[in-house]
Amino acid sequence: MLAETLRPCRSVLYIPGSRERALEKARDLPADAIIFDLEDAVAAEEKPAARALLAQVLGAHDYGGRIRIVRINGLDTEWGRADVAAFVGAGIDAILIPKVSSPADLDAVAALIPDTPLWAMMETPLGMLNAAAIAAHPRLAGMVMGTNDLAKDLNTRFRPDREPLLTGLGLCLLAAKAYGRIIVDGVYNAFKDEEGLRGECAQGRDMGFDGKTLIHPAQLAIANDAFAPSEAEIDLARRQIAAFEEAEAAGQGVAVVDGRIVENLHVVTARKTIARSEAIAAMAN
Ligand SMILES: CC(C)(COP(=O)(O)OP(=O)(O)OC[C@H]1O[C@@H](n2cnc3c(N)ncnc32)[C@H](O)[C@@H]1OP(=O)(O)O)[C@@H](O)C(=O)NCCC(=O)NCCSC(=O)C[C@H](O)C(=O)O
Ligand SMILES: [Mg+2]
Repeated sequence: MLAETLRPCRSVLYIPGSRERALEKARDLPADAIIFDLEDAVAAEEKPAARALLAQVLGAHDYGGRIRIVRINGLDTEWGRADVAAFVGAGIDAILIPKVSSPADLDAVAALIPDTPLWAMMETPLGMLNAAAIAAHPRLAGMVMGTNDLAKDLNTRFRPDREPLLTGLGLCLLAAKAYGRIIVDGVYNAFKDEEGLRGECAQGRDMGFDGKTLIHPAQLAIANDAFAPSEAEIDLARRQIAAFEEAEAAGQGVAVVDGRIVENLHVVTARKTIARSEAIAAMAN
């Protein structure tokens, strides 16, 4: 199955549901998607007020077409059920469930909120092992890597190359791609370190992630740039398509561009590159 969404998801910004000023500011920020967080970014004593604030803000503002995702607290907490109830029929784009370890975690939320697509935080060792079954869930639309929680549970050390996390990232990527789900990479905690973020975005893009979750507005431009097709990629895609069509017209199944073969499968990728760039350009208008 390859039903890949074309809605750009390069930059996915977390905003604590308790921060009124940040909620207001985000209406004008160049984020493709926003995760309105009720879970880890909100202190226990602030959770009911944050939930009420968020329900009111999302009822009043559509965020200009940005994908609106609410991260609830787990149903095993005292807040989870009320979080879901507050957004039934609210017209948000998705509910994001933390610490999903099996499809049963999705079933439990799906039963409480009909119609709204579900996204899963992939951040537990069991979630990594069950990634394929989670991705196959019929209500699942997207996966978000929770690399902080995963690193905690695995007792890894931070490394710029993220080697200790690569098995988990790869398992989730395989699962998401197999079932045509969106998948976005984890956050880069050092939000003032632009070079570090750029490196991690490049790694995530190379691996096949659709975008990156972010914690600060200063990170948006870097992610938007990293996960968009570059001018060189667009130019190559156009030339590959043209060369292949010319070869086909001459009765051949293979063309050569810049010394590399171009077959039908490369043209599929080239067309996706063009479609992505057009979808991004359309958002800017
Ligand atoms: C990290 C922060 C606490 C920094 O906040 P602050 O000190 O206020 O930053 P600035 O003064 O630089 O802010 C400048 C202006 O930008 C606005 N702002 C800040 N952050 C955001 C944001 N995330 N979204 C929108 N707007 C934001 C400020 O309001 C300032 O605006 P202005 O008043 O006009 O000047 C803070 O950035 C923050 O709280 N970030 C989000 C943290 C968060 O959500 N964490 C949870 C998600 S990460 C996670 O859980 C991943 C996963 O589960 C895992 O396991 O890995
Ligand atoms: Mg987490």
